[in-house]
Amino acid sequence: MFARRAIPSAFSAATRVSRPLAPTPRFLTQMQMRMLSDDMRSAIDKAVASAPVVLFMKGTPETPQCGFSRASIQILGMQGVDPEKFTAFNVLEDNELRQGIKEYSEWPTIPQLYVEKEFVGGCDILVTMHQDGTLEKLLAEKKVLVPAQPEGGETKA
Ligand SMILES: N[C@@H](CCC(=O)N[C@@H](CS)C(=O)NCC(=O)O)C(=O)O
Ligand code: FES
Repeated sequence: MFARRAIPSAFSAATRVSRPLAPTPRFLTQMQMRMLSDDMRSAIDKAVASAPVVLFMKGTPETPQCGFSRASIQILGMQGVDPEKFTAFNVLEDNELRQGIKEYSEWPTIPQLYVEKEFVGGCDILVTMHQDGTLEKLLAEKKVLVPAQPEGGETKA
């Protein structure tokens, strides 16, 4: 399992924009109807690029708050993802992120996994990829797994 590490809080108050009260729908322009603000899009761009493996989840890796997020963390742990190459964002701490990431990824649910800034999928996809070997292949190709120990342990001098 992942070692305890700070969960970045990129979505601080500084990244949020205050919005005026929403107008009634018939007066909304196409621009206004877009839910994902430019500020949030660029905050998510940064989050996605903040580590080679990024999971948007409910709760933290140490204390997931939903079974789907827990299962995703367990899969990444079983795969041997290097904690140094992993970061998680807790969407329960920021409702704007929780909604924004869905629009950003065009994926309606949490968790969401990104590898090297590419959206991989949610929990069901991770389970399938874990079972059919494609997740291991992807993570190995991207060099995000803990390096294998040489067989036989340390050699004598
Ligand atoms: N089938 C989904 C399961 C995840 C899911 O259904 N997530 C729900 C419940 S945790 C969700 O994110 N709903 C929207 C929300 O809570 O904002 C997957 O493969 O990831
Ligand atoms: S929080 Fe209820 S299913 Fe995820």
